[in-house]
Amino acid sequence: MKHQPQKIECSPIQLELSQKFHSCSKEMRHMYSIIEKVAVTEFPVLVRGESGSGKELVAQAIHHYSQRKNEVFIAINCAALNANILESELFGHVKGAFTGAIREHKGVFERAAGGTLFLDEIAEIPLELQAKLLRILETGEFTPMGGEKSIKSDVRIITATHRALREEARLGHFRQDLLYRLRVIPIFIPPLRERKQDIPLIAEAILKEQQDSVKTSPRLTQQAINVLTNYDWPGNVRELKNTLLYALTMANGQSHIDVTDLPDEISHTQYHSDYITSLKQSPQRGKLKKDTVQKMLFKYQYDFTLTAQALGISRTTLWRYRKLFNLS
Ligand SMILES: Nc1ncnc2c1ncn2[C@@H]1O[C@H](COP(=O)(O)OP(=O)(O)OP(=O)(O)O)[C@@H](O)[C@H]1O
Repeated sequence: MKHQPQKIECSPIQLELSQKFHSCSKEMRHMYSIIEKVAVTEFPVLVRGESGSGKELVAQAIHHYSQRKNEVFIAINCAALNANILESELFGHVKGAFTGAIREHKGVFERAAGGTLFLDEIAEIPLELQAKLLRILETGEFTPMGGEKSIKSDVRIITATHRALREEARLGHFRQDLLYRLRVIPIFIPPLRERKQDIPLIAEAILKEQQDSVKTSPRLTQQAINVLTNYDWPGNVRELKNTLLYALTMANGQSHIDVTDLPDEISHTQYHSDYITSLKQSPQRGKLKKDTVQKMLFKYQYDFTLTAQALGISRTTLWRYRKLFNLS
């Protein structure tokens, strides 16, 4: 089934953003208008959204539409590095700053000069580094580890977190003064489960992206789309992407991706159980196709009890299907 984006009134930049994020939903359109307005300013932006919801894509989009677009964009995940390494990565160090600092190292605040610095998972930054970050925001200067001279910083800072930073500040985990400096322009990305209408378009776009590497471009069946739309996606678009890569592999060059190609935890959703119930209630409507029975047998490694359960039929009926389709 082809999903056409709805026609909406928006600026050329917002239209481009809707193509980048594969969404024209109301929630996302609001976000595009903020991105467009904030891109031309130098104000610090704080992006909030669950893991995998597209925070880095938002930061890249802001950079892309800013006057810094021809300069560097550097992304750092503050949760991935321990305090010492993070400090050196952010602010750099001079030779001999600590044991093992055998040569000078430039931090991202220096390397990103003229461009944009995206600090992901900012809530995870230790309190002592928060003080250094605050200094940059207040004075536009920083000092590398072990150094004496201040360096002028010319970076645009975009930060992101999946946490409620106000709550972190209330609990004393995050400096209140830094919070206000960073969230001059807050941007919220709604989780995928709150914009389920976006799922078919995003899924189609992800499959298209893979076209070259898998040399086929299978379409999702309506049933597979219904299952994807019914699932809540705690890992957001990243989880959807991984699910589709799994499904592409399972579909193994076929022209369609069906429910049976999806991972169990996704396919065993309410929709699937509704589908099974409808099969049970109306057996003639629920005539199974050879392909479906074959895939389920393969999926459950020829465990007939599990396969029959998953298909919502008895073991005897499964046996009849195997005979009918010649599936040994
Ligand atoms: N609207 C979208 N359309 C297509 N792909 C998307 C969309 N949003 C996110 N993605 C893809 O999903 C993956 C996760 O996105 P991204 O890294 O921007 O999320 P994040 O919120 O920064 O995640 P984390 O907080 O875990 O770092 C990336 O591969 C990205 O390209």
